[in-house]
Amino acid sequence: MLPDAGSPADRIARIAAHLNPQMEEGASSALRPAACRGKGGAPGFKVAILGAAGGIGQPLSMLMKMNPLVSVLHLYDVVNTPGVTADISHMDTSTVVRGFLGPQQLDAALTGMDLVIIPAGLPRKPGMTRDDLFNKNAGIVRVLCEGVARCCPDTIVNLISNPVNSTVPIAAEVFKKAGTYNPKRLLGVTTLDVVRANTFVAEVLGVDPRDVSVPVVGGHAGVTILPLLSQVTPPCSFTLDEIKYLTNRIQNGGTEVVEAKAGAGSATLSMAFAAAKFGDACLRAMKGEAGIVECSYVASQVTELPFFATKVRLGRGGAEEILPLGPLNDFERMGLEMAKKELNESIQKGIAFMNK
Ligand SMILES: NC(=O)C1=CN([C@@H]2O[C@H](COP(=O)(O)OP(=O)(O)OC[C@H]3O[C@@H](n4cnc5c(N)ncnc54)[C@H](O)[C@@H]3O)[C@@H](O)[C@H]2O)C=CC1
Ligand SMILES: O=C([O-])CC(=O)C(=O)O
Repeated sequence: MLPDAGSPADRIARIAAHLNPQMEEGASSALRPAACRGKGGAPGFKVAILGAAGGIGQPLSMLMKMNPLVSVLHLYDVVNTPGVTADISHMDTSTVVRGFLGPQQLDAALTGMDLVIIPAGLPRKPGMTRDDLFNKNAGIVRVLCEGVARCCPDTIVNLISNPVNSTVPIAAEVFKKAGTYNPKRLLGVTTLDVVRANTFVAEVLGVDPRDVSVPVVGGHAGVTILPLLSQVTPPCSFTLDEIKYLTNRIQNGGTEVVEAKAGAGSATLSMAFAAAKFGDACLRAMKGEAGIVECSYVASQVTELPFFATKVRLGRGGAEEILPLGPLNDFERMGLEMAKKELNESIQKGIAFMNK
């Protein structure tokens, strides 16, 4: 229902401000888009993207605007969301898009959200490790997750910001402190490792990457990225040279892009693709679709470490079941030991950040 108090111009301004806070000031046309008769938006999920104006955030926002399961899309960043929101809102899909700018609008961006996707934070430059991003990104993730705990404690969080191996433990500590922690609802996004593994394996096998599925376990940095090439479907075998080449390429896929971009950032387009794929899997599972299994970095008892990426079965409440590693060959067992050592340090660093 349209509010009926005040002049038509007042009504239009109020509705416009509600639909898109950035429209409140500076919108010049007499009839603002939000004053049109339909409320817009089919039934569906409410999704927020935090860091929506960034290299990942922009194409991810576009892809989520194209997802028919998303009825409302909130785009939050500390810069440039009015422009990104205006641009994406012109796409003729049913999703209603609203923009939110700066910390004063964080709570409004988060209230009522079913899924919050977080690609906020600094990307790497050549010569940096993901861990070199810790000092900047730990604080950003902390503040954003405090907002989640305050405004949408039951939401499912897809965390992309690096170093994922540490930011997921940071987010868990934030939620524990706030008394809202549900480990099933906090998912570190490692889908890009799977996307890359499928692509590189398909290249070696000479098949369509869409027909290949490679489990990638462990974490999301260097040796913690552990592709299980013995468990590829459809079943296939590799020579030792192929295994070494593929493992190295998958573990260093991020660095390959960082170096190719030569200072202009890290993977953004393939990451947006991967995040949209993972977000869609979460939404389908939240809607009740059965049998959805994706790799994700989550609270886990598969190893002695408190967080580990494996296949997880997604459901209405997030990561409903953490699936076991399955049989590993000698090469993978060796890789697992190396992965666990580095991963443990990154997890402890994240936890220590929140408890100092
Ligand atoms: N999990 C994964 O597989 C991957 C993770 N990443 C990580 O994703 C993050 C983002 O990468 P890009 O989009 O390329 O970086 P970018 O610099 O292009 O965009 C980051 C965005 O975050 C925003 N931001 C900064 N502080 C914020 C805050 N407090 N609240 C909200 N937004 C804030 C910036 O304004 C910017 O628009 C990086 O940490 C990167 O390392 C990148 C690729 C793959
Ligand atoms: O390598 C980076 O810094 C970004 C990232 O996580 C990836 O592309 O896998």
